[in-house]
Amino acid sequence: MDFDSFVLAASTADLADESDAREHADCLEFRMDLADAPLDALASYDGDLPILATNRAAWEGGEASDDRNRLDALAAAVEHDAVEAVDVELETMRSGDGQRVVEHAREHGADVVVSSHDFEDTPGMTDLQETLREACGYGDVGKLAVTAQARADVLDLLVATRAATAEGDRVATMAMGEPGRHSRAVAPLYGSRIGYAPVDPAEATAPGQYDLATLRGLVETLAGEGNSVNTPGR
Ligand SMILES: O=C1C[C@@](O)(C(=O)O)C[C@@H](O)[C@@H]1O
Repeated sequence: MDFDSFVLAASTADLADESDAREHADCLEFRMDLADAPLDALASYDGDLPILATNRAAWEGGEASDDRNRLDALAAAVEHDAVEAVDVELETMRSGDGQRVVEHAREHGADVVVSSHDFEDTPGMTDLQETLREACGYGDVGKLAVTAQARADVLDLLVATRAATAEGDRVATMAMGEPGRHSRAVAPLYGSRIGYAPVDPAEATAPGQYDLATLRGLVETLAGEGNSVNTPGR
């Protein structure tokens, strides 16, 4: 997947959403942990959008409870041509368990997004920067989703996003929750490479998400015509 510029992912548990997502999304984030038979769905997928496969652990806010099965399914997912990227939690990389998924992804030409979530609040600047740096050390993109308690929490996240990008790291950042909502539209201007949005707002996969068409419109409007979304500092 081309993470050199902003990628808008339509988050879904249902690959049949592809036809509705196609107009605005660059890829589908397939939340395997929220789907009934995810590997069967991948086997019969014939959509145009490439897939970023996520099988989120219950201990990281998802619904996949057995870690071994979860990682087996993720490794099997990258064998499908449509799966061009895979999401592995930073914690899974730290424990060593994620290495086999990453190696399998590499063998099949899939990129790796290493993600970390804070469902309580927004850590301080040093923490934000260290987490992003560590995640980038493991994968092609280091992703950090925090929770904003106040709108101003987003300021630190943007500074960390901009700093990582200026150092040459590829990051994806967002602040969950209502006060952090605007981060989803603004962070891409400071280098964030991935935005997540549901096709249908009733099916949001995180608090504070905009629907797909709205996020696409906001990001493009804020970037301004003729400007690349990922030219931080312009
Ligand atoms: O990790 C992320 C980011 C996210 O939590 C969000 O805040 O948009 C949504 C999830 O589907 C995705 O896996």
